[in-house]
Amino acid sequence: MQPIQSLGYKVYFEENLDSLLPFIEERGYSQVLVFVDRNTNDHCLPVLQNAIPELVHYDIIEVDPGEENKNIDFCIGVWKTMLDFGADRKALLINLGGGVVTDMGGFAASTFKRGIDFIQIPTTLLAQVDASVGGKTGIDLDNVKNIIGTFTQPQAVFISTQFLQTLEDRQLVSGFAEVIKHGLIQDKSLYETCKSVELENISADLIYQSVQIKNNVITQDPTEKGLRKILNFGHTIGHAIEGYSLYHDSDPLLHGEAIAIGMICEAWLSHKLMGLSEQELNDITRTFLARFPSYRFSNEQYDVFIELMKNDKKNEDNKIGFALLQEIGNCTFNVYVEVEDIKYALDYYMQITKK
Ligand SMILES: NC(=O)c1ccc[n+]([C@@H]2O[C@H](COP(=O)([O-])OP(=O)(O)OC[C@H]3O[C@@H](n4cnc5c(N)ncnc54)[C@H](O)[C@@H]3O)[C@@H](O)[C@H]2O)c1
Ligand SMILES: O=C(O)C(=O)C[C@@H](O)[C@H](O)[C@H](O)COP(=O)(O)O
Ligand SMILES: [Zn+2]
Repeated sequence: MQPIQSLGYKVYFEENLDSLLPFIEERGYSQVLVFVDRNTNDHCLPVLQNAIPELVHYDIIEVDPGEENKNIDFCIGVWKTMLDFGADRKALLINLGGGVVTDMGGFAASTFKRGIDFIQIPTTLLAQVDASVGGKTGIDLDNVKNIIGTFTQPQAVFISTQFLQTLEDRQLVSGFAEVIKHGLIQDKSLYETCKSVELENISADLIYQSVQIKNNVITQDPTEKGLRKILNFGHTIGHAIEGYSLYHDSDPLLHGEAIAIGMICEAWLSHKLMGLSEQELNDITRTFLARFPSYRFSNEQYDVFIELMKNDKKNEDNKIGFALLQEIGNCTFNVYVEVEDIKYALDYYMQITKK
């Protein structure tokens, strides 16, 4: 598989990470630091070591896993550890993990000594198809998602499906939400393919196609002035529900699970406001409900959700911003929606998931 050319760096698709060692050696880094969470330390570092036994001189920075740790406290821990290891500006940070590690590691690297190089080695489906590419780095503040961050591109991304072998099924399904999203916003045939994919056998081809779609968007609009907002389909409502769940549920929703709910609600808004047909709305709803568990909430939570949506980065002039579908495969952005309609969209989700 040919590497995908992104914004000044390549996304390599290599089962054995063949280009990684030459890539590091050519650049003459003063030091290599590998950022992991506990699970990727246990499951993914051995895969990396096995693929590149020659890579022996590196230090490990480890954090606890989970979205609840994607915050400034853990980030301070990462910065302090980099200092303890004596990292200078020529150090390289390798982020080996899911989206939490690639987002927070990218942020830590982009701010440490005003920026050191970093490489993304995504180990979840979600991070392979989405989070590792495009240079959005960041952390959450309380329950507001990704509100502190930078646009900083990595030096390279290395994708190997080997890592997915140890990933839990629930995480695979969560990551698949972003693949379906890529189909919904730009590629109807990918969306149709998604309906029958067996996730335990997900192919590198499908991951490749998904990255191509994302890359095609971000290379046209690296810092989300316009078009890139379509990658946020499902996220205005999805992020609010994710942030809420993180603070209220003992087993919080995963990012992809929340975004799937957001996409159902925002498909309803697309039907009401943008001409998405009823038939396509029903199709989208069925597709998500076939794979994702229903989430229970009531209209008592609506105002909290709306308050969280008021922090969305797509908002302008105190209006809540959305990317919405005109049809499957065609998404538009800068749509500002009244609170009343957002509540109707949440009603729709409650109705269709009512037992
Ligand atoms: N920057 C972006 O463009 C972008 C895009 C999409 C999502 N995100 C962010 O990504 C995050 C979600 O990422 P995620 O779903 O990868 O979550 P995650 O990083 O929390 O990983 C999910 C879980 O899987 C474990 N894990 C990772 N790789 C494993 C492996 N190979 N085997 C076994 N366990 C493994 C992790 O330790 C964690 O417990 C969210 O914070 C979201 O906001 C960012
Ligand atoms: O890369 C993008 O742009 C995206 O919007 C991809 C999203 O899937 C991802 O969840 C991203 O982190 C959301 O960004 P945010 O700016 O809404 O925090
Ligand atoms: Zn997302």
